[in-house]
Amino acid sequence: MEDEVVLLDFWPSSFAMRVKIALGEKGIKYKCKQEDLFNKSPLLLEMNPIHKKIPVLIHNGKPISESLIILQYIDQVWNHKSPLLPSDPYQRSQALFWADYIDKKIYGIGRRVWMGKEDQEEAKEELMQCLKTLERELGDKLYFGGQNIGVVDVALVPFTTWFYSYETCGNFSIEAGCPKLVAWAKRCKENYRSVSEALPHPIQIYEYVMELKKRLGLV
Ligand SMILES: N[C@@H](CCC(=O)N[C@@H](CSO)C(=O)NCC(=O)O)C(=O)O
Repeated sequence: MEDEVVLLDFWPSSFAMRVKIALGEKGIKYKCKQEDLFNKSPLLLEMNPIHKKIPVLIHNGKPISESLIILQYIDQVWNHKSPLLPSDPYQRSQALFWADYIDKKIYGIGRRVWMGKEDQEEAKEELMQCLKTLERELGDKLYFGGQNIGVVDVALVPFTTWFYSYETCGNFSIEAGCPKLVAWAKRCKENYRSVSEALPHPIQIYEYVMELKKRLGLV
């Protein structure tokens, strides 16, 4: 019996984009169901009753939540190609450290940048510090995973579709401070169809952000 794979999605979500990249790398066919986060479906509430968040991967009726956990699940279940995590335990621990660092930092700080409240300047500073730390970790490697993309690349590259929104809302340039990181993002998109197909255009994200700011009464 063929696997039934469903992704509960919200197209601007960097967390959901991670799962799309992983499924693309593994060549897995799946159905995408868009969620309205202001009016969550009974399926989402049933499949992720604890966090009630997307993404949720539903594999043959069984739900997996939390994007980094979903990535590890995908890597283990479809282990025939394109490994995302190193098999060496220490290398794996280091990759998961950086994926966790990205989770702890980028989304929350980036939100403070595009919302443009009184802490925006501080948030811009923090964002640049985090991106510079990641740029140092990348060093002279092609990808965080070395010669090919790995879990850290998959965890971070979706957020680069939000860079234009951060820069425009915050009136600053990420490329000026992190040229190597911007070049890495371009490399990921140019060399991996799984990445270019999973990431919306930055202008689409910006239009969504402006709609959301209106809805939140921020403009
Ligand atoms: N740690 C989780 C975060 C998912 C998340 O925040 N999902 C958001 C959409 S993306 O901004 C979400 O579902 N929000 C709905 C809500 O907060 O009610 C993961 O990695 O999967």
